[in-house]
Amino acid sequence: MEASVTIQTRSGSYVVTAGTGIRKQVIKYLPKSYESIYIVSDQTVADLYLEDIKKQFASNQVDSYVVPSGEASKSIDQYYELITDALEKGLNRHSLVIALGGGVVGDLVGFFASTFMRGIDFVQMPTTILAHDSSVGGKVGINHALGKNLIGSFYPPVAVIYDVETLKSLPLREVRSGYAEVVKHGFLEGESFFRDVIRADLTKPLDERTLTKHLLQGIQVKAAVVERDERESYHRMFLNFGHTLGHALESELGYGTWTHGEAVAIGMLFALKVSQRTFRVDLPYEAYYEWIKTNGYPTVLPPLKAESLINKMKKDKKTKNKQIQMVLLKAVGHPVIQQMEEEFLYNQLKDFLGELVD
Ligand SMILES: NC(=O)c1ccc[n+]([C@@H]2O[C@H](COP(=O)([O-])OP(=O)(O)OC[C@H]3O[C@@H](n4cnc5c(N)ncnc54)[C@H](O)[C@@H]3O)[C@@H](O)[C@H]2O)c1
Ligand SMILES: O=C(O)C(=O)C[C@@H](O)[C@H](O)[C@H](O)COP(=O)(O)O
Ligand SMILES: [Zn+2]
Repeated sequence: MEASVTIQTRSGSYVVTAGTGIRKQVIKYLPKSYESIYIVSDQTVADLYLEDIKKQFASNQVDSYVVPSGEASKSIDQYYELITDALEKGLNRHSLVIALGGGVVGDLVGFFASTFMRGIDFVQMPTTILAHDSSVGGKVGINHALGKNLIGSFYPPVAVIYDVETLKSLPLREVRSGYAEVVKHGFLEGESFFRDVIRADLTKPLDERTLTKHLLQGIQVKAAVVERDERESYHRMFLNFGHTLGHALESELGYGTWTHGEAVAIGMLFALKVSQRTFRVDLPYEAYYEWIKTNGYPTVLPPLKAESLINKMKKDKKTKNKQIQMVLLKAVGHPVIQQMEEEFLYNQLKDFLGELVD
C-alpha cells in the first residue's frame, strides 16, 4: 500500500507519502541529493528504526543524534544541545535533517532546522498515529514553562515519509493519544468521518486498512486547511479545536504527565459543552464521552484550579485583545472561532472540572 498527498502552499509544495515499509527506501522520496544527512530521533524510536534509515546512506555521509523520549525534549535546552551537536559534526546548508519519530521529534527537529544557519532542509518521518497531524503543515516549535509551543515557526518539510508499519510497535496509550487528533479531524470534517472514527475500538489490535484510511482522511482534512491558510490568519485556527484547554492542561499538569492527545481529548469534551451552551445546539457530547471512556482515555482530573487554567489559556496564541478565543462547533463539520467572555468561561470550566474530578 502506498498513497500520497501533495501540500501546495504559497511557501512551496511537498509530498506526503504514506505506505507500508517505505522507511526502507528514503532516498526515493527525497526531492534532491544532499552533501550530508543528519538523522535525529528519540531513544525509543532510535532503538527500533534508526538503523533502517542510517544504512541507506554511505557511512561517511550520515550522522545521527538521539534525544530522550517524551515531551520534555521539546525544550530550549534540548534545542541548544542539538545546535551544538550539529555544529560539531559539521552540518551546513547543503545538509539534510531527518526527523524520525513522533510529534515531539518532529516539532523540535523542525524548529532546529528552521533556525540552523537560518534554515536548512528537513524531512519528517513520522512514527506515531498522532504525527499524521504534526508532520503536516509546517508548524514546528518547542515549549516554554509558561505555555505550549510558545517558541516556534512555520517551516514546512521538503517531504513527509510516513511508514505506517512503524505504528505496529506503538503502545496502547500512544494509539489512544494519536486517535484524539484523528477524531478532531472528524469533528472538523463532518458527521460521516466523525461517526466512522468513533466506531473504532482502540483496545483491540487495529485493523490496518481502517487505520490507514483514517490517517489519510485526517491528512486530507489538515492539508485542505493548511493550503487555504498556512500562516493561521483565520481558518487554520480550526485545527486548534480542543487545544485551548488541552494545551493549558498539558502545561499545568507538567509537560509529559498527560500526553498531548489525552489533553486534547478532554479539551474537545469541554469545547463541545461550551458550544452546546453558547449556541443552544445539540452535539454528540454523550457519544463522544462514551467513546473516550470506553477506550480508556483519562476522564478523571486531579484537582486543578479553574483560575490557573484560565491564566494559561490566556497565553494561547489565538488570544486577541486579551480575550481568549476558542474553536467551537455549531454542528459537526461546522467550526467557528468564538471570543469568550471571561466570567462565562470561568464558570463553565469550574463546572466542568467539578464533574471530572475524582
Ligand atoms: N506541529 C504540529 O502541527 C503538531 C500537531 C499535533 C501535535 N503536535 C505536538 O506533537 C507532540 C506529541 O507527539 P506524539 O504524540 O507523537 O508524541 P511523541 O513524539 O512523544 O511520541 C510518543 C511516544 O511514543 C514513542 N514512539 C514514537 N514512535 C514509536 C513507535 N513507532 N513505536 C513505539 N514507540 C514509539 C516515543 O518514543 C514517545 O515515547 C506534542 O508536543 C504536540 O504538541 C504538533
Ligand atoms: O496545525 C495546526 O495548526 C494545529 O493546530 C494542529 C494541532 O493539532 C497541534 O497541536 C499544533 O501544534 C497546535 O498549534 P499551536 O499553534 O496552538 O501551538
Ligand atoms: Zn494537537
